[in-house]
Amino acid sequence: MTSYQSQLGEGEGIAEELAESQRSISIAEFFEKNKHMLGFDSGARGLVTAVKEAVDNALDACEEAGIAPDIYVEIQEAGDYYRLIVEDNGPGITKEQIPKVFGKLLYGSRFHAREQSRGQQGIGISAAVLYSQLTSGKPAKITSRTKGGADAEYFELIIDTDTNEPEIDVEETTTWERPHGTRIEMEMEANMRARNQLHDYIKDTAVVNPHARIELREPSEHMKYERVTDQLPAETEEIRPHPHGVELGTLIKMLDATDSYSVSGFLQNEFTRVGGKTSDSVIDNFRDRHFGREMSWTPPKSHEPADVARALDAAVANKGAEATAEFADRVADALDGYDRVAHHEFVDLVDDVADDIEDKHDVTFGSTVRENACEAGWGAVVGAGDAVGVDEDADEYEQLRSDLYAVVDEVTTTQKDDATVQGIADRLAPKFGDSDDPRHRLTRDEIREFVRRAADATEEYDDATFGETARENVVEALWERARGVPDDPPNVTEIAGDRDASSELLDAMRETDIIAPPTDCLSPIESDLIEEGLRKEYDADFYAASTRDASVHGGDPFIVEAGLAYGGDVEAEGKAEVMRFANRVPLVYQRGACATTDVVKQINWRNYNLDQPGGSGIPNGPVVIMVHVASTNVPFTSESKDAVANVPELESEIELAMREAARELKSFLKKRRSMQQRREKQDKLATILPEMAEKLSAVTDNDELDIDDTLARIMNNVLVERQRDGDTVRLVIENNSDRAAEVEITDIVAGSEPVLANGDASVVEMDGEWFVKWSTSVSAGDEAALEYDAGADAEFDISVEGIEDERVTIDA
Ligand SMILES: Nc1ncnc2c1ncn2[C@@H]1O[C@H](COP(=O)(O)OP(=O)(O)OP(=O)(O)O)[C@@H](O)[C@H]1O
Repeated sequence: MTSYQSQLGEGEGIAEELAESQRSISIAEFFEKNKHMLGFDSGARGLVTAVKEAVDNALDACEEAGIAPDIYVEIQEAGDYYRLIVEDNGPGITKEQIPKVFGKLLYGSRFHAREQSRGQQGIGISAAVLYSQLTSGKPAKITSRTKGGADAEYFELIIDTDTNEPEIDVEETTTWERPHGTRIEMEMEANMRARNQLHDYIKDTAVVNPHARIELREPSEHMKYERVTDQLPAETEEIRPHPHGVELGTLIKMLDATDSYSVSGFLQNEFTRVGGKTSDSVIDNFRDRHFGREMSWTPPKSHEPADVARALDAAVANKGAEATAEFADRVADALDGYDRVAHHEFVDLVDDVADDIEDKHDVTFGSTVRENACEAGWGAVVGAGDAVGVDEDADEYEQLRSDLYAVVDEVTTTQKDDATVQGIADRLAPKFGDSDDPRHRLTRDEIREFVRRAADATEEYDDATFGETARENVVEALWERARGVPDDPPNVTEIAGDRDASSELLDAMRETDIIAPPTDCLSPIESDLIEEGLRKEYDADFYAASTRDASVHGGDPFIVEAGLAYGGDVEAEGKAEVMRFANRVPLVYQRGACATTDVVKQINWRNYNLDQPGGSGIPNGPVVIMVHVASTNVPFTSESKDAVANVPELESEIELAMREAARELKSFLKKRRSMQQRREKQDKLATILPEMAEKLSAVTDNDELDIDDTLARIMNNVLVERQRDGDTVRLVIENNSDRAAEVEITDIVAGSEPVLANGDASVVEMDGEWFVKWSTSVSAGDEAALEYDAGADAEFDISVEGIEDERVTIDA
């Protein structure tokens, strides 16, 4: 403000002077100044971001073309700059597209596609080109060969930031040894200070993309990740938008663009998950908003002051006494069968009876006659004071009053005294009765306004209270009582031209229950591959993974997956490592701004037996926590796609996925703890028992106790014991525990061939040794035995599987 004041003259003409300095800004100019928004805020980070953009594109392109990705990344020192080269074996890019893909921001194939892909905005690679030209002044060099193409195309280009259009320096045909694929070479001001992040990005990309071969050669290191599987991620399907996910502007654009004439056709053709039934529900909801509903009333009974037959009779002239009387009586009789009637139902009834009377009496009930009859009859139904058929001395809208009294009474608590209920009903009745629309067609908001005014007046004049809940209950009860109208909705063009109607349609879509979008547009990693990926990277004691069912945020489906690795070689000092992924892309920066990190911090990890000082924050210890969010539209906090935004639906799924994996960790740790305690106890017993046994035998003069036997009993262990009687070998399993034990024994016998005497086992000879294999189940408290003969020279080496080491005592 101050600066303008000092520059500009006083008074008039300031706007004109300002106007001279106002001009539009091209998107390229904008990002030139705001590089940080795209992840190019420093040389170190810029290099990582450029690698990430190029590799993500390469993976996307290969997968789309069904090609197992083969990606080569090289970083070279080039004088004052660094040269980045990324090559892929993807489908290549056509000659016409190359300049736009690399030389124009916001140009891409994925922005409009509702399909899971790494790229979303069409900014990534052109932003890298922009960054490189800005810092080194050199053009990007692109080589691309399409599948089946005889030659490759070669371009050198920069982005004209004024126009956001490519400026081509060199364009020629060239040879390239790759049969298809794309190569980009850029020079930029950079440094290798973010080497760790770069390595993490490459390593983590390999973990979640086991179908890709990725090689990185940088000035001081060379890393190569081989393909683990030829299986490409399941192909994803593009989906139409979900009705719960569009904004008003998008809806209006879609209404303008559609070929459908009717709303029903529009809904079914343009949206996913909308069939005939769902579109009917949406249209019903739309009608409620657009036309309102018609209030229904209890028709007057014979003892009440209104006489519908008399009103109808008086309204019909010149149709003959007999036909008129029958018409009036039949409508009144039919009305008796109605609990409640709305205006359009009454009109239908009058029409039906009039048609019958026309046939029977050979008279014509034209539209004017019918309209008059409807008007008079409806006046009597609602007890209007001036209506024919309503007793002159009856209170006006007596009929509505008693009806409304019943409604208000039913939905208010007994704390409201009769006078208050009556007060509300008395004040509501004339609002309906005198409303501009004699059909009593009202929107929910109009009903709410009636109730508000009636309740305010009752509070003011009757010294009563009628709070928000009571008011809302009455509104709801009245809305429920009102009937949806049968009018046809406006067609698509009419709605498109009417902002209010479009907004009503949007509200109707959002209010209708519609099943979640299909998930074949998503490609989660799946829990077994997550576990495998973690296993490949971390030599841990325990792994767990979970993949949640799909959910929706803003109309886009998403799936959250979580994985945990614990113990073993995982770094035990300090905080757990949190690995974040979105659409199979590792998120390297902005850990603290990510919803994933927030959720990890909020979980009480102590509940899962992990160390968490203060009960919140990232847990301590040898843990790796991995989270993957897959969506057709991952909500990132910025264009640099480093952090997932705090969307509540997402956060809740992230939490559930992590808790699922953490529950498994908890039972592992619990078991491990109890095994440790067991081991400690056994160690103590193993020291004490022999001493006790020795003393006992000295005192009693008896043979020494069988320690193993005693130990197994005290510890409730499964005891595996070898007994020998001459050539007979007896293996005995004694189950001292309180549950059945599935035991697999392998007894390797050397020196003498074992011959089975009884029991269900097998003997296999290998290199002069015999493997006696015995699998059996022993119930709690039971025993099982296997007998075989072996010579006196036989030597044995037994191993027991199926039970944890801490639960078994071997005396063999
Ligand atoms: N290596 C490649 N092979 C084939 N096509 C590519 C390659 N790189 C980019 N493209 C095409 O160029 C488009 C633009 O890529 P760009 O990185 O600018 O944006 P994006 O990947 O769509 O989205 P984002 O801005 O989120 O990265 C892509 O959508 C894709 O169609």
